[in-house]
Amino acid sequence: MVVASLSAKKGHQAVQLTYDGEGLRIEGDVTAAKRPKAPRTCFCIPLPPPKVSNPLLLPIQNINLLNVEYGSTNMLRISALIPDKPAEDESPVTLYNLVYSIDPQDAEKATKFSSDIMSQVYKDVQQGKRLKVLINPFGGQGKAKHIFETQVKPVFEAAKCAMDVQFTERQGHGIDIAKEIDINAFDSIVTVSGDGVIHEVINGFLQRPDAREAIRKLPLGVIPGGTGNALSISMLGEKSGFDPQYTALQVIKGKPMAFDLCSVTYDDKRYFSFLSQNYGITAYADLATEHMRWMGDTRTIIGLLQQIFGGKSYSMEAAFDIVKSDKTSIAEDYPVEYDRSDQQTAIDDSRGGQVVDSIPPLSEPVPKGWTVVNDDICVFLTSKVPWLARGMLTHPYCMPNDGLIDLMLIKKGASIGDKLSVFDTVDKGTHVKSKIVDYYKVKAFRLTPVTKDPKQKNYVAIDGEHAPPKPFQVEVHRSLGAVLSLDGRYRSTTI
Ligand SMILES: Nc1ncnc2c1ncn2[C@@H]1O[C@H](COP(=O)(O)OP(=O)(O)OP(=O)(O)O)[C@@H](O)[C@H]1O
Repeated sequence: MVVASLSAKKGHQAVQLTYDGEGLRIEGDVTAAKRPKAPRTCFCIPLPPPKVSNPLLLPIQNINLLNVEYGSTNMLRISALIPDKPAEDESPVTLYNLVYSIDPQDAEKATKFSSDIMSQVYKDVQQGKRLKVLINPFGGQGKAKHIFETQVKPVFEAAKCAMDVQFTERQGHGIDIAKEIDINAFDSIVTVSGDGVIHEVINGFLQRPDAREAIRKLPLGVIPGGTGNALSISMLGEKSGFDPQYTALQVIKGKPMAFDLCSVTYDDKRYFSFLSQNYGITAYADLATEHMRWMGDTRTIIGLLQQIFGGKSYSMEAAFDIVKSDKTSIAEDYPVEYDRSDQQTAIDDSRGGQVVDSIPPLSEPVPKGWTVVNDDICVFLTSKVPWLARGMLTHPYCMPNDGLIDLMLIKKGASIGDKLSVFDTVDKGTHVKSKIVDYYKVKAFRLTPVTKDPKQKNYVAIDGEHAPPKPFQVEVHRSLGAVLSLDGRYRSTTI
């Protein structure tokens, strides 16, 4: 383990820097501590500001260090994203740019000190990535541009990343950009948007003649700039996945993680989905309440309650290639620790060419061995990510590249009380334990929405977007995509 120390100064004040191979401790920089928020008042009497710990007294971990460099002006510059509450899981992070003067006699020592640290900090990650940044100016109700400029750009600059920034100008622009991008000119394509632009980028890549190679060569960097941000939350958790600076750290320090994508066919269309396919009362709650967007998230709750109290159900003819159907064994198989090497191997497989489905086309009969379920259901919801939104841990056993789609199914006939309790417990994922919830892992499926009552409108949503309520089929392609990830898995869900 490397142990190095360096004496520096901030003004006249002596500062001691110590590096132990895993973290950098800075002692003596008393002005670096984050200032507490405005003092509080109580009945007009000002209260003393709350005590704030000095994060520099803790070693700044390698993962949090962005850049350490000694320059010609005898200055040592340190940039780091430091957790505000280091002991807390999913703590927000703050960007610190610290500058210390070094005695010119120690120039050689300072150069070695900084290069030793940098070689550890970027031990197996590329330093100074070349980023193609796509910003949806309308993402997150128009906040994405501001988020990028105030929170993300300074972090990428501190880490010496090269940025080529482009605003998406219309619906579908993300598809065209990904179709045309020079995959050798960048190390990652970063989206500052919701899941909509990510969906477009993935589909643009997969329309290219070199689809497989392109999508792996330019891993996605995901910055939450939308309203939902399901992929970001699923990778980092409900708080960190919504923290632009923490997700920027994931882009800088993340390694490519392979993740599965679903090939979806309906009519003469085919595209790739990385989130969900939805039919039944949850699709209704999302799509039929679009006109109530002004209400925010409340609109979907109102939609759901309408459907539950109205006893609504939907008919389907479906068939599944089921791999696992026992909830207990699915829960037992869910790994507490995840083996990253799996994903590295998958990423190294860089065959080019387009993605060909292995299941027969929709026009042909259901393959032998599939389970046919022609029934009335309340909820049919498949997903490749555990969280579909904050507070919606719908598929807690989802894995990024197990080659399987998780299906949650609630059939007709469940009581109103049981259905309400499912939606009451979905925030923690414990709804899957309810007797009315069936949970499967499938490789592929086919679904035909059946309209029994002409007055009832059937809704189908794929990755949150309307799809015609026509027959469609889905096949998962294992490890097809690549996304930059700090720890190489979806966030562990312990339920
Ligand atoms: N300049 C633009 N004008 C109009 N639409 C755009 C523009 N840029 C992107 N879009 C479209 O906006 C849609 C939604 O984008 P995105 O998911 O990024 O944001 P959001 O709606 O805030 O987030 P969420 O999907 O999480 O609700 C995408 O389908 C994309 O095609």
